[in-house]
Amino acid sequence: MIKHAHLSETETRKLIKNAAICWGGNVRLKIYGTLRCRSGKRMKKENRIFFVSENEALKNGYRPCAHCLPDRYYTWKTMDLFSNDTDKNRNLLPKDGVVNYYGRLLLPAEADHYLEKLLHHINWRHDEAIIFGKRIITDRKVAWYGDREFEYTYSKTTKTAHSWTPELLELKKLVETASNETFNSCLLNLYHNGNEGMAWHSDGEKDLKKNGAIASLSFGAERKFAFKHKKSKETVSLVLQHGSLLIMKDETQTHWLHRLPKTKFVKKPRVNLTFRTITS
Ligand SMILES: O=C(O)CCC(=O)C(=O)O
Ligand SMILES: [Fe+2]
Repeated sequence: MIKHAHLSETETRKLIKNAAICWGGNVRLKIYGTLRCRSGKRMKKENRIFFVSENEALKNGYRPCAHCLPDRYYTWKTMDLFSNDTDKNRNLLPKDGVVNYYGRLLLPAEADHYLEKLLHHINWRHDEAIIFGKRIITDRKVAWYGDREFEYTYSKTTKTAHSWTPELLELKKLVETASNETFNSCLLNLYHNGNEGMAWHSDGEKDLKKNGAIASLSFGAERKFAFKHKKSKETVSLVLQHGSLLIMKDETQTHWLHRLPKTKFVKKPRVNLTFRTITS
């Protein structure tokens, strides 16, 4: 990076000729563009900065100019919209509850490490449910861990919690610190591929703390996750990334259903951890 103000006109021309200067930018607006850009040419010399590469501009926090680099500007703009979705203070629900998406809490390598541990060191079992009086065994596997041997009932089946593994305790701490909440148990789900999902439901079981936060940590294949309002039927959906955290709290479970839709496009496994607070 070199400021135009630090160069004479002869030096500038020479550096451009030698390809030591290839791009220009505006230090105040943090925008970069081509050396031929018309709006770039209009800026005051003291605001102009030069870069040898686009990478150098990007690395220093400059964004592409909408005039001379419209394609790159569009990509940057949509990336920006995407990152707004990971604004953890934004409520994804329009009413009657709070859902915050924190985005990736872990680096990809850290998330890979936990995915491996979870796949191999968890006491996975096929889930059982009683639906319309019939006993159903799911393809999806589940496991339940907690502070002590809680008994927990859902879909008319009762499970007893195992005690935390070292990895689960590390993840529980991470989630508690990020969300400023506390949890005493965790329900884990293993979806082997996109043929497995979870139908519309809410996590309003009576053993759960009323309106307590539920923290959902995802590993492995990215999957769509959706909410549907019980009365108005409005829906909200998002993609849960590898190593990402989603928090559902307040009245969410009373007014909204959620699900993990099946998809034929996903061939890889996904592990989801929902940290909860059991009161019984
Ligand atoms: O897999 C998920 O993301 C959600 C799991 C879920 O909703 C649940 O365990 O109650
Ligand atoms: Fe759920």
